[in-house]
Amino acid sequence: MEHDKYDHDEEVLGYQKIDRYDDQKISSVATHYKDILAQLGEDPAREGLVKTPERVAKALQYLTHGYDIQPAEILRSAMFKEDYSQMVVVKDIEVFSMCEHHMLPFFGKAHIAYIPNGHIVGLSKIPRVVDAFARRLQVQERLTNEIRDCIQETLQPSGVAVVIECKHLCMAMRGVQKQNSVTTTSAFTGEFISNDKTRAEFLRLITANLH
Ligand SMILES: Nc1nc2c(ncn2[C@@H]2O[C@H](COP(=O)(O)OP(=O)(O)OP(=O)(O)O)[C@@H](O)[C@H]2O)c(=O)[nH]1
Ligand SMILES: [Zn+2]
Repeated sequence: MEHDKYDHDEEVLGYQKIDRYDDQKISSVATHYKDILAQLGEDPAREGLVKTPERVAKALQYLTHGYDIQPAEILRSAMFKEDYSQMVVVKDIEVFSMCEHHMLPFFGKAHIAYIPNGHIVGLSKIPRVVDAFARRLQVQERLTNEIRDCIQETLQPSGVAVVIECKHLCMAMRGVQKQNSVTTTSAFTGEFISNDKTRAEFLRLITANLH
């Protein structure tokens, strides 16, 4: 039903027609990048750089296209009534985002669980929700909470658990220059807060090597 309307754009942009690729915005952002190249001491007219400002503009538009997606709509498009009330875990979901402080990438994995309360959701929609929030300027803590809140408010399960582990390039290739540090954030609702055993089972499942 709702799916059909969006299929055309889904592959690149997910669930909503967007206007971020409009030529005027691309050329405006590109003009700024041409200036930046010159400020950096480069020659924006040299062969390898001629198309770079436009490439960067397009790349940035892609890397922030999450602003144009309504994550709750993604979940709503594939919610099914089902009498299943055990924990559902989707783990090792790749995350690529950009820190809002330096606009440098942070990347790693998200592990997400929910306990259905009358409805299940199409499995692919969970990584899609992760992408919708990750493809924005973020801090890892907010990314974690936004994913939790979206699933809780939309699907209204008995509990949601989100754990994200990422490396931040702003900490690796500049600044404090720690190459191997990983940041872990977590956010829980419902049974994952009130029931220690449920939370422990989730943590065991995401660390277990089951496959
Ligand atoms: N809490 C949090 N901090 C982040 C995240 N991404 C980057 N940061 C931090 O944001 C902080 C910004 O601090 P500032 O002191 O204003 O920036 P800075 O001078 O570039 O700091 P350094 O990275 O320490 O050189 C840094 O400590 C970063 O490590 C994130 O997702 N969550
Ligand atoms: Zn940063």
